[in-house]
Amino acid sequence: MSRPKFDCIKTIEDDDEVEDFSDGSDQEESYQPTKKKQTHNEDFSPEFQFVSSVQEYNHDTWDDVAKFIKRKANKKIEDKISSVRNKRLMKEKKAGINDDDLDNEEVNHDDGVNDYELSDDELKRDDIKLKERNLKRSEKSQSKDPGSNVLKVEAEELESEDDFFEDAPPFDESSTFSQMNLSRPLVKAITSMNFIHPTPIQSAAIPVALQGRDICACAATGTGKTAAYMLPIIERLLYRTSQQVATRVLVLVPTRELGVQVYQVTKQLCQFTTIEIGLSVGGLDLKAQENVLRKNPDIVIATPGRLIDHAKNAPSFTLATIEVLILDEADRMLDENFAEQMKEIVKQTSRTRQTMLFSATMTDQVEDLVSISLTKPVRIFVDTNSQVALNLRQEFVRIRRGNERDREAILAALVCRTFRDHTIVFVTTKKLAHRIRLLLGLLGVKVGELHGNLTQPQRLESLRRFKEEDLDVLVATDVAARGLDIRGVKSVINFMMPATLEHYIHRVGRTARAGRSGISVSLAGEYERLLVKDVIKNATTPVKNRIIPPEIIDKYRRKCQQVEGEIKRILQDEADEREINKLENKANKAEKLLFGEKSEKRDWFQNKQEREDEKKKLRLSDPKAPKLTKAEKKQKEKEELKAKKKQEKLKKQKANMFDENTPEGRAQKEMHKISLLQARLAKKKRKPKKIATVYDRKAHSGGDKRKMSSFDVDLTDTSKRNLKKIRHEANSKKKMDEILKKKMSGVNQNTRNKKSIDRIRQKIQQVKEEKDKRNKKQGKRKW
Ligand SMILES: Nc1ncnc2c1ncn2[C@@H]1O[C@H](COP(=O)(O)OP(=O)(O)OP(=O)(O)O)[C@@H](O)[C@H]1O
Repeated sequence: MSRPKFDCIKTIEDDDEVEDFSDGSDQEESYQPTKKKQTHNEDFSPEFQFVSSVQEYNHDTWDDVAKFIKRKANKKIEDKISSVRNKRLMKEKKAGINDDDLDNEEVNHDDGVNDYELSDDELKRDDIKLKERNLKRSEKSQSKDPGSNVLKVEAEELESEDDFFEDAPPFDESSTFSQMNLSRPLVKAITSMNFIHPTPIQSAAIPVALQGRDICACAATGTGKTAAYMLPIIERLLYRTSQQVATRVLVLVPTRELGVQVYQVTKQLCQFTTIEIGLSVGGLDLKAQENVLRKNPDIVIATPGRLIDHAKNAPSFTLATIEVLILDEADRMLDENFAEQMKEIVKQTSRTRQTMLFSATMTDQVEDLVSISLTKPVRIFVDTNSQVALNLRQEFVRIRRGNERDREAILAALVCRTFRDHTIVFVTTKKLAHRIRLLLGLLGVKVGELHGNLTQPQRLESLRRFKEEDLDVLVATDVAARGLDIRGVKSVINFMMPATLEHYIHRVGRTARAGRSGISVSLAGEYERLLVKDVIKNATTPVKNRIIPPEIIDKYRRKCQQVEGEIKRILQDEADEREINKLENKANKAEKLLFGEKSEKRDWFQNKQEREDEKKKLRLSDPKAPKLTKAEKKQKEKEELKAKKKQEKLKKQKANMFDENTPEGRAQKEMHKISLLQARLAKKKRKPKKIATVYDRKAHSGGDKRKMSSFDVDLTDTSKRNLKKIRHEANSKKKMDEILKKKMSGVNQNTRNKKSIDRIRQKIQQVKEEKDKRNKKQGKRKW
């Protein structure tokens, strides 16, 4: 009798070898094309908490920021994209087009936005291969094992800097917040933010910072550096209360968005205290900021330029009372672009202040740090400068020589098929960011943009909508690369490799934050291979190579070509609008002048010449150049002007070298720009540092020689001579005003101004008519 065949499951013996099925294949699956967008279907969010009051329920940290935003962001461009796209879809429907290329099932939402669904052929899987490290033996022996990523305060290379740095005291990696003896309001805030254990950088930095020591700290992106410096500051403010109302803490950040974010985190950490916080970043309402700063909040979070503006123009706000100075993204804050502004700020703060520097790519070159005048700083390097988060999966898509034209199609294929939501796409230039936004938007992706060509309200609105999952994809320049903490970002795509490894680390650090997993996919052409090699060399987990099937790239190439005309028309329309706005502003300004209205003049710490000089310095001129006489200077200026004109001509020629009408030309132009930046950075590195000129010794040597503002001098100096001087200045100013008024009301001036306004208005009319004509020609399009 034959026995039925059963697949029996046998018991596993202790020494049996068991095949490992948990090799991350689940994760692998989530990085392949899917029909549906992945949505959170957890029944209950582990982060959910009951709130204790209506006030708490209604509290939104964006509300705190709203008071600094004067005008609402306009959503014109979004309307344009959806109008163009909807019209195309309607047209195709009417024509009954059943092309394979257009067979995506469109899903119409209530809000009128079209979403897209993938056709079956687009679900073809990408091929994923392991990228082998190609290390020399010597490099292999140096490469770090993953375990070495665990907290370690670096001892290497310390000998040469012994005099400058001090070793961090030993600390317990498994320490808890309760062992840190933080005050009750802080513990309550930490608990409400779901912080259970301190992260390694917090365990290492908080006890040292509480002692009032200067710190120079480096830890990977997303490991909680903000709380690492904010918690000890707040604790010190609570513990050492001051009798006078004064701003005691200053946090400097390189970008406006990061400023807003640090402000929001600080607000949350201070929610059970009476500590006041101020925000002073560019692009937001000056008057609203002034009103807040006038009250001298305990902590001010600022970008350098706007802070100096307030310090110069808001009479009651001073930096002289700053006791703690923090530089977030310190290596960026200390680079040449901020050098003059930093010098100005440091000079005005208290001499006995505590200074803390934090970044994921921190410099430990003493000469780079001297400008900030640290006093025996403690060096806390939890991770080395070149490490990405441990739970980040890094992938590359190779663009072969001659295939540069496919970059946009590859990006579209990645975003539309696989990385459909919670994705940030990094590009190099503002112009390209806008173009990619249009491209993806016209393909049906819910996409926003973030770069310097937008107004600040627009920038913050994009960020808010992406954070609140109203947008699936955010296309950004490096303005979003540092410090931004957006919960739930699953993937980062580099449309092009950035200029340096540091830039790369910050960009990919927008995902895989606070212990979560994430993926970065970078498109890398032939010229970008060097940087890819560096990334692989520094990686502690395997790096993958993604190969997209050629037929998919073909399909997306056709899709991109299909919307090319629409992109061009939208860009042209925007250019017209910009021209009209520019002319209208000009006309308004001339009108104001005609009626004798003057715009408010604000003081700056540099005069025009000094500003020019700084710009020149940033152009990497030779610091060792000998001093020139007046005649030589004039001659040199003439030559420089000539050279500048020649350079501009060359630049124009070069710009025309790349045909921006083709994807290939556009990619080449972007790469050209990256190579220019790389050359500039390399030159900067080679340039000898001028320590003595950066270090403000005067302000830090005996006796307080800090410059007082003229406002202070006028108020405090009551000598006869000073009073006479003030009276004289007031009288001559009055006279000048009268002469100016007379001139302004002069008939000649009036007619000249009127004529120029008429000319501008005529031009506006002309541009508008041309725009209408073009629109009529293209089928009476109205956005
Ligand atoms: N102790 C903690 N426990 C849990 N989550 C934490 C803890 N500390 C910070 N976080 C969370 O980790 C995330 C990243 O923090 P943060 O933005 O400060 O990182 P970062 O190190 O400054 O990153 P970057 O280098 O990109 O600026 C935030 O969402 C924060 O709320």
